Amino acid sequence: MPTLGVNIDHIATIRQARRTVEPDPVAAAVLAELGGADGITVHLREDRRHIQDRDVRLLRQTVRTHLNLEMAATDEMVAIALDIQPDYVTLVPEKREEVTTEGGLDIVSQLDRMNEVVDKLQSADIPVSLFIDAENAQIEASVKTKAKFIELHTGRYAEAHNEASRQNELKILSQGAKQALASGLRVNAGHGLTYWNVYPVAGIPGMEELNIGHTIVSRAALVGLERAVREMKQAIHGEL
Ligand SMILES: CC(=O)[C@@H](O)[C@H](O)COP(=O)(O)O
Ligand SMILES: NCC(=O)COP(=O)(O)O
Repeated sequence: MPTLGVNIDHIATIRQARRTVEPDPVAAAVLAELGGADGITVHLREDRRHIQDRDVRLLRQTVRTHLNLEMAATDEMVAIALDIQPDYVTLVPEKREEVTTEGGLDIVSQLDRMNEVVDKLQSADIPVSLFIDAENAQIEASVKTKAKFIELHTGRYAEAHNEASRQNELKILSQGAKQALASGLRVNAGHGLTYWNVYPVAGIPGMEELNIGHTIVSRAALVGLERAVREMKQAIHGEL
């Protein structure tokens, strides 16, 4: 079964709603780890709408599992990653006006830039994951970059309106994972996964880590973060 990377961005969203100091994502990471998180994920957006630079710096010192830094492939973010040295970086697409990450990175159309960024980070011993849709061409291009991982965007699966289209999206994810693994990539997945839809994705052969945030923070608001993380581990194992 895949490991669980807990995305704590939306702990910071609550804090930034008032531009205050609570709740602190650093404390949230400790509680997530006590609940069984295998890793902590944060997305340092260019507009700093939730996670702040200070959070990433402190998390680098306090996270006891591993720290996955999601970021756009910009020079500013590359410099921050090289300075902070997260355990791995996930390159994601970003639009200022979006509510959340819409779709995967287009590696095919930006291959030269992706090659450059992956090379810079991996030369500094920071493994790179590329957040992409499960499409043949994107997977083939990801292999060319020599990134160690891809993260399959599960948004379309999560948003499927009926069982037939959900099954179809699951098949696309499974085929993508199979193609990527056969090409030597390691495979993670995430976005929009919930307690109710995670189990089939967790069952995709070779799936290594699931990055899950919004649903865990939502449940945590009601039952506490440690319990919410513990229950997500149970959901991944089909025990909830
Ligand atoms: C790339 C990704 O899927 C995560 O960063 C997730 O979207 C949570 O952050 P946002 O809500 O800011 O998109
Ligand atoms: N990369 C996906 C992620 O980190 C969490 O996304 P979500 O569960 O908040 O939709």
